[in-house]
Amino acid sequence: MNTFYFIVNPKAGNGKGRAVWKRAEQKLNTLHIPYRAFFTEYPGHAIELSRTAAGLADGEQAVVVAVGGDGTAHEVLNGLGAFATSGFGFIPAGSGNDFSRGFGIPADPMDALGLLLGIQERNPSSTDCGSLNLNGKNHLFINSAGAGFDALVSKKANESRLKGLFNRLSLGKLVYVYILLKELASYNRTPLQVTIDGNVHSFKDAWFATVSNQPYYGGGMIISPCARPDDGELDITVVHRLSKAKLLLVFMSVFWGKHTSFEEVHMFKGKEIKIQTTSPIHIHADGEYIGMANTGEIMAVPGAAKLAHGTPGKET
Ligand SMILES: Nc1ncnc2c1ncn2[C@@H]1O[C@H](COP(=O)(O)OP(=O)(O)OP(=O)(O)O)[C@@H](O)[C@H]1O
Repeated sequence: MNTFYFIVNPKAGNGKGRAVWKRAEQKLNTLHIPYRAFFTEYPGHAIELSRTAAGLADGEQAVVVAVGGDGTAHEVLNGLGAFATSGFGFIPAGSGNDFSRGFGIPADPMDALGLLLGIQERNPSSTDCGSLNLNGKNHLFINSAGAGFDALVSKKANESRLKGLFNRLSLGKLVYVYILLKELASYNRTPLQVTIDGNVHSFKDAWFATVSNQPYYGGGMIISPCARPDDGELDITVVHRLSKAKLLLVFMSVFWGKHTSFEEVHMFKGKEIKIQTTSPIHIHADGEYIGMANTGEIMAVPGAAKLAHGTPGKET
């Protein structure tokens, strides 16, 4: 039987993390399932806690479960590291929850826990991740990484006090829309070069470049409709040249994945991606702000994580 280690972000989803954990704890106790729980106390803490959990599990089949949003999943993934022996589980309790959406994990937290417990005797399935190297530091991502306007929107949304207010009104996803509209007026497009498996693509005035492992980002937008987390490749979306008014039109169409038919939207697939700009631009990984840089190097890492929910890849 697997041993479960839960890494709970009580602040995720404006307190939903704590509430979800209370229900999960009750269910685990009722079913007499052995587990240990750790609570994050600050940003980045889930990286340390998941390493601690994986260390404690030495020799046993462990499942380290992130309870929170995409940021918590991102931190646990990075704590476990590429090719970790521990399984990686997720109970959604955030505002965006693109990870559960893209990986077939139930949106209802108790259903996600039920699925995790129900398949505990099975081997976890493997899934691809991306690895972003920025200024010499590697960041694994499971959903997407991006450079430019979308990274700025992630940063501002995470910093915004309005995120809490929108969450309280169960409108958490709309914070990205609000920030996008607000930042659009002052954002300047930049020249951007993307090199994909040795092929160079230059854009004179790019809004952003996003590299996706699965279709969803920003709380349900289908940015990369053809991305598959088990195909060994990453999908690249570059949006350039659009006027601000047309960007809004394209933005609305992303919710249906229809933006790909606009000539200013370019889609590529590849394994090794280099994004270069003349002046530093904002970078995110899984919606977590990483910093500013002129160059970001990204690689597909096939089978990097072992998904304890058993979806979507091959058995390990
Ligand atoms: N105890 C804590 N206090 C404050 N921030 C925390 C704490 N623990 C973790 N964090 C930070 O909270 C941030 C948000 O977490 P997370 O992304 O999981 O939730 P969310 O933003 O509500 O969901 P989503 O990313 O799905 O929209 C992360 O950047 C994480 O580092």
